[in-house]
Amino acid sequence: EVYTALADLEELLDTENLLIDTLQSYIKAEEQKLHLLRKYVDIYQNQHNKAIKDVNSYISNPINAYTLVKRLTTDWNDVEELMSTQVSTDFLNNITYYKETRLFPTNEDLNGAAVALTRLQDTYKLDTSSLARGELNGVKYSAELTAADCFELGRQSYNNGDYYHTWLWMKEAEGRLNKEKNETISQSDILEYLAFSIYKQGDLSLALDLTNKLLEIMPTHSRAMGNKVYYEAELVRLIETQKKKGDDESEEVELEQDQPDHAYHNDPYAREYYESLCRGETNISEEIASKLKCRYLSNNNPFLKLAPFKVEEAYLKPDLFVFHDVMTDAEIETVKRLALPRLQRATVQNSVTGELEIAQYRISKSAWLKEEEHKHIADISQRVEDMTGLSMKTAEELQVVNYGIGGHYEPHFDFARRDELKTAFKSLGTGNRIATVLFYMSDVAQGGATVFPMVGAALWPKKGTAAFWYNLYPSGDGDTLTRHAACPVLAGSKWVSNKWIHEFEQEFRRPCTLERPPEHLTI
Ligand SMILES: O=C(O)CCC(=O)C(=O)O
Ligand SMILES: [Fe+2]
Repeated sequence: EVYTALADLEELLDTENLLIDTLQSYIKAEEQKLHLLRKYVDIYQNQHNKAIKDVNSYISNPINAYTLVKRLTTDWNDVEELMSTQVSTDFLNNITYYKETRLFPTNEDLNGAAVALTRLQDTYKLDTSSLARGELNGVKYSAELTAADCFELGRQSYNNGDYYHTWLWMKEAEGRLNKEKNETISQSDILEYLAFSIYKQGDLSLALDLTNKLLEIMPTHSRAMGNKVYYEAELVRLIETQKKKGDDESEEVELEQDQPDHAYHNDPYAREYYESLCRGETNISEEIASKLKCRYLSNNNPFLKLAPFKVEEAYLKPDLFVFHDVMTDAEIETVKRLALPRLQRATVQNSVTGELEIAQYRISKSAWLKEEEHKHIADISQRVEDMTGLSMKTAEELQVVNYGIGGHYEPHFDFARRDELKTAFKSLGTGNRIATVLFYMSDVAQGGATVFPMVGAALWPKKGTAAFWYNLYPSGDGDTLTRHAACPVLAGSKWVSNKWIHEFEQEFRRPCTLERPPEHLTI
């Protein structure tokens, strides 16, 4: 599929260009054919007009008699032949060839791109109308969506069983349709989806109203007729059960306790909290912020004394560091160039089977680069060693990641939990992932933060910087507070690369101690 990385989407524009050229040529060929047929019909019409002016004198002339017969035999055969030539065949063959040899999106891509849009809509609280106007958080990026575009988004949501977004997008389609001079979709199609999605959300009477509206436009719409009967019967049943219930417990009024709006702020596992971090709404506490420092780091390395690293503390417990200017533009270009042809849909490890599989909660494409491939890759590895003081002997290769539309990676740990350790990293034989260095290789126009919901920290991508943290306690226990996520990319192409450092070989660099996490945080 192509929607999972922006880098692949670029190639779709080349595909589209070929299709446009083919369609232009096909139209020209059809026009030539029609032009020729028009010539024939003009000649026929001309001759015919002459003939019927004086039928007798026309056919009594042997030359006319001959040409009449000829027109209706050989000449007419030519016309028929021309009419039956399939101008489109060659062009369709070309298109089939492109489909086999070029990058082409599939229905899965269409669905993925639609789901991505609805994910962005939810995470960043974007209202449907602004999105349809091509606006993201008040910035106008693209052309407006037509009623048919909105309808398709609704239809995709419907196919995914997501009736909430079906309703939103079908309402938008209806609104857009009312303003369209050249209507791109029919109102009856929209009404059918509106009725069904609101029924699924439990509003029977509105579903019935909408179905009646549909039947006003199309009185013989058979599905609508069937649904009307069903909704009416359901409504009667509902009213009766409510009446019965009302008689039974007339005095008992149950008040549902509303969850206060801010409840999720106390719950680091709540999706709403994660999303608020992605929106940049929640900040770390003043108390912690006041303790964070910036400093120059040389790790006692004489070379680094001249050009020490600029390190910023982004959080304490767990320590999150941001290193500035640790990847050059030239290195970034090399990394992207080498990775581009090898990008594959990122996988996640199934914690039960240990198998790698694709998942909706991780949408990106990635590739692995070896130090031997290019001096720049080896330089990056050496730099990670200098930055962290940890050995690269057991580190994984550089993982390069590109995110697509709405691309994200939901909250996860980089280390393997105790029960996963049996399968994860086993083949590497280098122990668990002790630390992560995450290089940001692009700025991201909107969205795409790396957030840590357990502690409320958010890191915003900046080209050339890198985040660093320990995933494990010195005892080897995983640090649950390092749970983190890549927020959906709202605008722009996000490139990062991961260097995962492993436990073995670090014995003298980060000696193992008895410091263990508090009991409630061990996993
Ligand atoms: O892209 C990011 O911001 C984080 C990526 C990440 O956490 C990962 O690849 O494990
Ligand atoms: Fe991660």
